Amino acid sequence: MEPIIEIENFSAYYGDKVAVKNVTMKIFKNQITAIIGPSGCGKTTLLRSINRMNDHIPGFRVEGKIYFKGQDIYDPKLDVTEYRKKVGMVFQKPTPFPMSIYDNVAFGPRIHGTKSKHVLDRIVEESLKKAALWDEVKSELNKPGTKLSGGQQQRLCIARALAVEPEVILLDEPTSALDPIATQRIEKLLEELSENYTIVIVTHNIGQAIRIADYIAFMYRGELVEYGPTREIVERPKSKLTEEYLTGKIG
Ligand SMILES: Nc1ncnc2c1ncn2[C@@H]1O[C@H](COP(=O)(O)OP(=O)(O)OP(=O)(O)O)[C@@H](O)[C@H]1O
Repeated sequence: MEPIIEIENFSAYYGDKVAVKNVTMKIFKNQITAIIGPSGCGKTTLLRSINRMNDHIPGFRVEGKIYFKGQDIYDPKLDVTEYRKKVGMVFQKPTPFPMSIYDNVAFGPRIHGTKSKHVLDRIVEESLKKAALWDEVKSELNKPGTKLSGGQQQRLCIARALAVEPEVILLDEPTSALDPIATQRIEKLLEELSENYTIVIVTHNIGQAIRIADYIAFMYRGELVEYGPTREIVERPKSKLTEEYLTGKIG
């Protein structure tokens, strides 16, 4: 299995407070990796660190390394905007921009210099198709993105992330604000997307991790307690803590 992201002895701090402690793990290409664990255990901090998303928080600092395809992503010379084209992010709350469906999806490609209407039309259509939203919105691309249902908005955010042709998509609790049917659609979509993309998802929902993830990383109090193929983690957890978390004894 080919790693696309390698996290090595990585720690993250907010001031004096350590949020992620000495995590080492490889994220494999075209797999779905779920990061699970109780509230406050550092899942979001780890995920956002993979996208340099916490850089602007005063007092935030990191130790150790994260490599994307061998490149140190905390190298001061890294072009963060270019990097985020390759490693996109979808957030917990659907966050369409206050503009049309079309413009939401065309936003990234335009920023990166695509001007041709013809090319943008194609990118918008393809991205919405990949995000399983095209059929629902193709006749109303000028409608504001914010007028869609919650689940549609989240698929729009996924389409927006896909429009810049990323290799990795990071998702932070993408279904926690959605109803069960919308959740199911997103889960199915993520499984389809993992054929062509690497997916890393933070989720509170153990069932969701078991349903869709190829690999599960269980974090507890900032540490990576256990990491491996989903079946192994579920059927033969090595750590008592993992077992207790999966069976609802700690949460
Ligand atoms: N901006 C911040 N400033 C200071 N401390 C923070 C900040 N964000 C998170 N923390 C702290 O870092 C620790 C890890 O938080 P993080 O959000 O990464 O955990 P989590 O596992 O994603 O939690 P949840 O599941 O509740 O979202 C927590 O103790 C939290 O209070």
